[in-house]
Amino acid sequence: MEKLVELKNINKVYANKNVLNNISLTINKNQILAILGGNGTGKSTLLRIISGIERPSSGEINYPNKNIKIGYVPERFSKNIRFTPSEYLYYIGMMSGSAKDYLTKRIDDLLLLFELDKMKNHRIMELSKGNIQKVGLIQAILNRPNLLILDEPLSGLDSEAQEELVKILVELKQQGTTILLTYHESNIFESIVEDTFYLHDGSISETASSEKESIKLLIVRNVNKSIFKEWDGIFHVEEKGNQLYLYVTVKSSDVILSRVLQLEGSIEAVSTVTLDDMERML
Ligand SMILES: Nc1ncnc2c1ncn2[C@@H]1O[C@H](COP(=O)(O)OP(=O)(O)OP(=O)(O)O)[C@@H](O)[C@H]1O
Repeated sequence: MEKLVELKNINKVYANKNVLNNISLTINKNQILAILGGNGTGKSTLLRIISGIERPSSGEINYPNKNIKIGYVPERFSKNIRFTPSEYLYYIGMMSGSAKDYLTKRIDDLLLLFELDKMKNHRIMELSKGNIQKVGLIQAILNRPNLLILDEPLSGLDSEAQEELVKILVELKQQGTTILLTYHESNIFESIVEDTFYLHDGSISETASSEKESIKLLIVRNVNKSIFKEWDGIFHVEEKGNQLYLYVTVKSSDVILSRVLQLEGSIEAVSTVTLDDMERML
């Protein structure tokens, strides 16, 4: 498999807060990948680092193809742009060196595809949130990127536009684009995402696609919360009264349970939950 991006031991610290902690990750060509995690876990930060608009505090990021084109759609696209979508997209395209005729046609095609053709002479600042978000998407795919990065792209889109977006992403993938995105709740992306990375407490773990929905919730007692910091396979630990709620991967749950017993802890309950359940409970 051809490597597109390789992250090695990436750390990001904001004002003494360690947001990303030793992240190593390889993104291969022609995949649709998701990065999931609760609020404030550093998903946007990681996406900005991969897209090259933010630098890590330490660590290495390599792009084996030096001519890689990366399109990035931020969570909230700037809403105060005084240009019309056509003007704005034209400037963006010119800056990346596209030829004039090609660009004019490509912009018209994309405005039509996203049903923004009727809005093309309105200023971006006058458009609805969903339509502004679409302009953000178009600017990212304008020059046919090898890697398209989307930060919560569904926010602000109605269900029709969401379905349209999914179709477009599948098409882009078929044309060879790698797609990396993040989303919050369980949604239509689940049907197209091939691999998922989970961010938790600054670290990343990969759960096989078949397991991505299943997480074990272990409720234990008489063990100290701090011991779990070093253990593998744990997404989250929460203290509720004298109980600890451990959210763990299916694969590691047996090992974790037997270690808890060895430490003379007691097991109160074991159940299977989905990522959604976990996010709701946190
Ligand atoms: N420029 C910045 N300066 C200081 N702190 C920042 C900056 N950007 C992000 N942070 C902090 O880093 C942490 C991770 O933020 P980030 O936006 O990457 O998380 P997220 O997982 O995308 O969150 P959400 O799901 O809420 O969008 C948060 O605590 C945030 O406050």
